Amino acid sequence: MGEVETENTTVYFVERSGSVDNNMLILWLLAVLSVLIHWLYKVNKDYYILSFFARRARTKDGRSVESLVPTPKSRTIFGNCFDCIGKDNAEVFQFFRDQAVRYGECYLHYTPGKASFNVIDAPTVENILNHPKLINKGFMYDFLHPFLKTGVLTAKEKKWHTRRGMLQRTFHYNILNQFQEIFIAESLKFVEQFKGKESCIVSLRDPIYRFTLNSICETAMGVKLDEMGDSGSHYRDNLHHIDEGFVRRIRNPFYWGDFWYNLFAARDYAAALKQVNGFSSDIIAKRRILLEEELENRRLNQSADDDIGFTSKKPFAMLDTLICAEKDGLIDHKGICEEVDTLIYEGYDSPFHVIKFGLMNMSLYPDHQENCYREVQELIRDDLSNLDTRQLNNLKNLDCFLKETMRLFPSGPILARQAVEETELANGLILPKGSHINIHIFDIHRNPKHWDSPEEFRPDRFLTENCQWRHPYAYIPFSAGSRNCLGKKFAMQEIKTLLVVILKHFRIVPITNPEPIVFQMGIQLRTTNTLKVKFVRRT
Ligand code: HEM
Repeated sequence: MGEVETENTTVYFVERSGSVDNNMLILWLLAVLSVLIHWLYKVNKDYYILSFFARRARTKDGRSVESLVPTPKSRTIFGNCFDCIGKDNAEVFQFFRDQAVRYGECYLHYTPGKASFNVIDAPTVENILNHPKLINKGFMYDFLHPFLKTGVLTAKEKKWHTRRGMLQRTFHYNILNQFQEIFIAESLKFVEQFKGKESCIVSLRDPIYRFTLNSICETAMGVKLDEMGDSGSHYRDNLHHIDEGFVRRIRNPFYWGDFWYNLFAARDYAAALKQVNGFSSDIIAKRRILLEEELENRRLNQSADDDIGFTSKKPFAMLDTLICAEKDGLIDHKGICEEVDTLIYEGYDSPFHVIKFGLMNMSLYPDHQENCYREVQELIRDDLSNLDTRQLNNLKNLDCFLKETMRLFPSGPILARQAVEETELANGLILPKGSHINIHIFDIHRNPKHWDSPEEFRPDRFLTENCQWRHPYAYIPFSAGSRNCLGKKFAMQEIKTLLVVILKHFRIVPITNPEPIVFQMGIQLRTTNTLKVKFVRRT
């Protein structure tokens, strides 16, 4: 910069070279910006950039995705990443319900780094659950790893295949038959709690949870919980805490990655996880000792044509199959822990919801309750001596009643799968690698396309003559395809046995002024309020 003095003023001048530099800089910036915009424009066709580079879905015939699948408007410019931020569990549940009602068959969301395809329509669900490329569970099941590790429920591909094959044997018809004695004993224990009372208000929570946990531990694990002090009730409390942590993670994309979750949230659940995993380890240790004793006894008392196997009279537990497989080198101790955690968790929580909503519906629909009761009185002796699996199968009214209960209140409201590679669906949608798929069972079961007056409780929908024209995937409380529920028969046998015993002792009536049910987002179908009914002793 220079300076020239005139009579009254001083004139400053700027060297031309500096001005040239600044202009060049602006030109450079403009060029970089236009290249960037061009690049973003090109990349944006493949990626939803603001949704943290989620790869976009496309269609087989090249038409726009929106013309095939609705893509709902999001709350922020970041795709649907923050649609659920600030909502509580009940609001998140309602959010997905509203989307299902609005978009009918399916819709596409963009969540951090991935497309998320949501399905409410039976034919598309059939396609997904039988798709060879969609065997793996959705990424949210990874949030269960600190609890279940990679047992059969959360395992991927090869490991899942091996474990599924191993466990399938433990659910054999012969083994289930042997459990009937235990289910009856636990059901009688359930009604014994109300001994001496003509009527009483029953919370549809703790007594049922006690029943399901005792039943799974004694049948599948071969261990009586009554002999393990308070650890069962601690398990129940801690499991609920872990469930809250799971939902906290789902709701907040900030916690989807392990790094931030481990840094800020994981410690809140560490103690609960330690107790829950310790509980299953104690069960395994106890069973190892019991099994050795039992095998020794059988060897000593064995007659010539007896077999020390599953055909012996005394029931073997499912856990025994795993311990025997360990001896053959097919699974190690860590693997047994994974499967025991998985089976206890599934066997404890899923049947709980069916019993809870089943008893609620018994109270709300006295005519249907009466139909079930009449049938039970007709087919099952009062001393329960013929309450076996064959006779349970003859209880058609109870069967329809429970199916309708599971239609309206499926234990698992949403299932999820993940595309391990680019996957084309039958409707022409191409999902990129890593896409997430949510199967909204709760809404499929209430989809008016498949169900007449879907909100009405009508067990006769499940009479054989009324099922013929229904799409088989319109009703999937146990999921379907290769990863369907392993414990379906076990659960129905257990639930029916308990309901038969309760019906024989009590009439179930509603409490006065019940609160409306508010559902919550969770691994299972939770309600914010604890439901209650009244038991009135039958004379
Ligand atoms: C009425 C009660 C039950 C219902 C409604 C139910 C429902 C389901 C559903 C929907 C799935 C699929 C989960 C998914 O794809 O994410 C599933 C899987 C599974 N269930 Fe159940 N379940 C019940 C009881 C049980 C019981 C009592 C056991 C064990 C004793 C059990 C063991 C399993 C296992 C091991 C899987 C994983 C299967 C796999 O991924 O290959 N379930 N269950």
